[in-house]
Amino acid sequence: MTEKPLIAITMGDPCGIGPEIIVKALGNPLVTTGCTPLVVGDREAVDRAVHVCGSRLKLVEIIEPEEARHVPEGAVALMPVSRLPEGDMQYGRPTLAAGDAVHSYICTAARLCLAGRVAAMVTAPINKEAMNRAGHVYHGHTELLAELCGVDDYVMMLAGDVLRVSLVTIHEALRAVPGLITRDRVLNTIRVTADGVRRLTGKSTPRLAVLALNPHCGEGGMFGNEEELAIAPAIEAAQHEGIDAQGPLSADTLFHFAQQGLYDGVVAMYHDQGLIPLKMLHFDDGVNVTLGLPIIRTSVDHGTAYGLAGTGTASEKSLLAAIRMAMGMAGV
Ligand SMILES: NC(=O)c1ccc[n+]([C@@H]2O[C@H](COP(=O)([O-])OP(=O)(O)OC[C@H]3O[C@@H](n4cnc5c(N)ncnc54)[C@H](O)[C@@H]3O)[C@@H](O)[C@H]2O)c1
Ligand SMILES: N[C@H](C(=O)O)[C@H](O)COP(=O)(O)O
Repeated sequence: MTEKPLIAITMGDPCGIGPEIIVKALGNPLVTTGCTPLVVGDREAVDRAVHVCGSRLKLVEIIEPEEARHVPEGAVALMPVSRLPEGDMQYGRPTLAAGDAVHSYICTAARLCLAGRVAAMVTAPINKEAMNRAGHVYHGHTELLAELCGVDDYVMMLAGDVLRVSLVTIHEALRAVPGLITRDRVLNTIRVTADGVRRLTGKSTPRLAVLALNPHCGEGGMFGNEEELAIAPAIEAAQHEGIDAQGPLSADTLFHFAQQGLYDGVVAMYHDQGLIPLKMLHFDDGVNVTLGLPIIRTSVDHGTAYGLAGTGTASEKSLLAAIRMAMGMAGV
């Protein structure tokens, strides 16, 4: 019998809902029948979440990831990467030490993936500001993981079973976006998206919609010319490479058609253009997947939800979907 894949789950911000959604998700037998999970985080934070959620989850501390395969039936392995005092784990109040710890969970899991010691990593939400204040200057997991993996051509995609949306620009001030819409950046996003969607759907030539940046595709230059200068030339180049990319298409109407299943993926120009429709449809089951990495990384589609931290009420559904996608990508 083949062994179940080892999947590292990073705990995310100890002051947010990460530990609680992990505890709830790991109580679901679908997870433990499909993989051997391994939580990378802080024992005290997860113990507190077990209590808050009224869970009966048993944790076993391990040092080497392979030990996760040998924890007793019904228990889950935890690799303690930090031991934060209570003062650094207050709900909604991340400290520098918490921001630093979060960075170490991500780096530990990524290195285990790169060394082939775990099959995939799934990440719980972090507070990007807290990680940055602690001196780890990254816009989010995505950029940190790209650097750890030595990759330049990476793409953030959020995916549900109806819509899959990837982003040409990710966490950028809206005023900076137009300057970042270049032919090369759009072409690269289309290429990486086509590969990623191929892998996720099994379709050899997935159909991609590429959005315009400006209202009504710029209206012949009246409302902007990024379509003419960058987006259309990138689509043309992608088509020459055999990629089925259509566009530029007006973002205001495209999602109406995309949600009917006309496209396997949508390439959006900026964060909220793509993620508002995605989260409207898929907040519960959406997964954030980083395409273009040599490792498998999936994540929840939501943040630290400080208002819910400590209540045990946050939904674990997106985390379950992220674990399921990681298992699928790892071949389960
Ligand atoms: N993957 C990640 O690490 C990730 C993703 C998104 C946001 N963030 C970070 O999270 C922080 C807060 O961001 P935000 O307020 O924009 O988004 P958020 O997702 O934390 O919260 C938005 C709304 O959704 C609700 N919500 C979020 N997760 C939920 C869940 N599992 N169950 C039920 N309701 C849930 C919250 O209560 C809130 O009303 C920021 O620092 C942001 O950078 C991290
Ligand atoms: N843009 C993502 C979302 O809205 O869910 C997110 O903030 C996560 O980013 P990283 O995966 O890079 O941390």
